Amino acid sequence: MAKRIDCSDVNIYYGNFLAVEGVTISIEPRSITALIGPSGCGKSTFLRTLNRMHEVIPGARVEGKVVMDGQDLYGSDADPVTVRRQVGMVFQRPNPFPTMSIYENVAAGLRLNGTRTKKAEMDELVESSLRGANLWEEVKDRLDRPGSSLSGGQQQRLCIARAIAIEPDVLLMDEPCSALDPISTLAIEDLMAELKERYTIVIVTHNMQQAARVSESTGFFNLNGIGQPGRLIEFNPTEKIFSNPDQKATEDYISGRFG
Ligand SMILES: Nc1ncnc2c1ncn2[C@@H]1O[C@H](COP(=O)(O)OP(=O)(O)OP(=O)(O)O)[C@@H](O)[C@H]1O
Repeated sequence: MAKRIDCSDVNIYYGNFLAVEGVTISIEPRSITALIGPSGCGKSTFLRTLNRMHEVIPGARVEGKVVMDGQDLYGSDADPVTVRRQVGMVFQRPNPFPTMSIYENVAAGLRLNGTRTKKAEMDELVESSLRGANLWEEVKDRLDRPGSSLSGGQQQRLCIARAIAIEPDVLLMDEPCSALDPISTLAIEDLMAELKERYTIVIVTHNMQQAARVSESTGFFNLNGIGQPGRLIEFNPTEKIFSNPDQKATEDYISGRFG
């Protein structure tokens, strides 16, 4: 549970295009790390390298090291499917399996994972995951309804329940609130604050107030121009990034002078 991730000199390509260059960063366990920066600077691309999702795109590849508690995620003995089990992901748009019931959506993670579980055990796991995602009270009487019958905010918490059901070590969140209203956003932020006790969380967000509210550390990505690779410009405690950043580019970005 809750492992640290150390990246050194990570370069990320789409075919010949170097999208992200030279990222070295240490992500601490049991904390929330926020990644911010202007559109196209490679935040989502970098996030997807942390669970080997980047390479599912034809021609995409990664150079450098990504090490999780000593385990090289790109080592010759690392299995991408196992890595994705250890490093769960929640996306921008809630993406429950629409025709599957609420119950089956949570169980799906476990079933896809090939875990054989008795009905009573599965009931317990589904309940504890839904409780963990602060959704149980709202859905306990309608577990057989389709996932798509829930509100957007509830669907996102359902996706979080599905992700935590398989007990990952790390949870990646790519703009998890950008499709949600302010109340649902606060519900997800409260949930993140609870989840960080048990997981390492990395969140990409365009919402700087959100980064300031939820995270302990913040990484600012930037790029020099179109066609140029994105780089990690500054990585520091969130409080420092938002009050006294080391780099002028960070200050310009957070004060809204560009980006
Ligand atoms: N599937 C892809 N194939 C080729 N290039 C891609 C692909 N996805 C992203 N890119 C390119 O990689 C660069 C980084 O994109 P990425 O989506 O990671 O940035 P981002 O910082 O997350 O942006 P945003 O904040 O707009 O989501 C961009 O130049 C983008 O056009």
